[in-house]
Amino acid sequence: MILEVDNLQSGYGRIPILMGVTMGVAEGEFLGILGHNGMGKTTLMNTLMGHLPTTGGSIRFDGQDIAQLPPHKRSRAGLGLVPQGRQIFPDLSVHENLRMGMAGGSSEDLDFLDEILTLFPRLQRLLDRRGGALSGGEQQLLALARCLCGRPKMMLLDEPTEGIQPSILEEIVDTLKVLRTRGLSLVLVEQNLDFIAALSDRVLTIQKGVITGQMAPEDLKNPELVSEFVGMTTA
Ligand SMILES: Nc1ncnc2c1ncn2[C@@H]1O[C@H](COP(=O)(O)OP(=O)(O)OP(=O)(O)O)[C@@H](O)[C@H]1O
Repeated sequence: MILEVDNLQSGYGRIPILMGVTMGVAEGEFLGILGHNGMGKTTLMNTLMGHLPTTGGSIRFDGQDIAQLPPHKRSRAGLGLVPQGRQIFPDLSVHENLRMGMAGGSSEDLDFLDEILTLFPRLQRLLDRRGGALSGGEQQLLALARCLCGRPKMMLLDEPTEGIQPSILEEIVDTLKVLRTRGLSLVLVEQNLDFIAALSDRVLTIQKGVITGQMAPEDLKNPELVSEFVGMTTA
């Protein structure tokens, strides 16, 4: 297991949101977590990355206890977050946004950036464009590429489909599938059933800050099963 989360708790001030999340991710696995709005998906991602403090339980990543480490140390350990809403720098160019994701500006780093860009032909054509002038889908591709600049072993991907056209969604699915063949591990939180089914090896469901079940991706076609675990019938 590259990630082992045991009885994880966190929240905002005194408001508890994660009520004891337990889950594991194998090296190279793509794990999907399906849940409705407000069920704790973003809270889980931000707690795993260290943007929210862990108030109980443990997080082991790549053999190390990271639950009390600050975000930059988790990032150095190989964890990368692509946040909900993308958080692109709107006034910086695509190229500058990508440089912000790199540890430094050495020639080795720039070669690595070129290597990453081979996976994102659409971004190659937009390198000089302002981040804020990109479409939602293009911004999502940029956020993925920027995360990869930090050389993560595992990517945490928070609701990438939000506000994105279907044509770019397919491109994102294809890009992530290539990354899987290169050994990346992924935790994807989503409410889009098709997207999560297309990418996940295994799907957990989350309701009110607890994991309520586990489903195979093909089970997501069964509305009754989805409704039972997630409390919703449509994406
Ligand atoms: N900064 C905050 N302060 C207080 N409560 C918050 C804060 N952010 C989120 N919450 C609450 O925490 C709960 C979980 O929110 P979270 O954003 O993790 O859900 P989510 O599953 O990611 O849903 P969404 O898709 O709407 O982001 C919700 O009840 C939400 O209102």
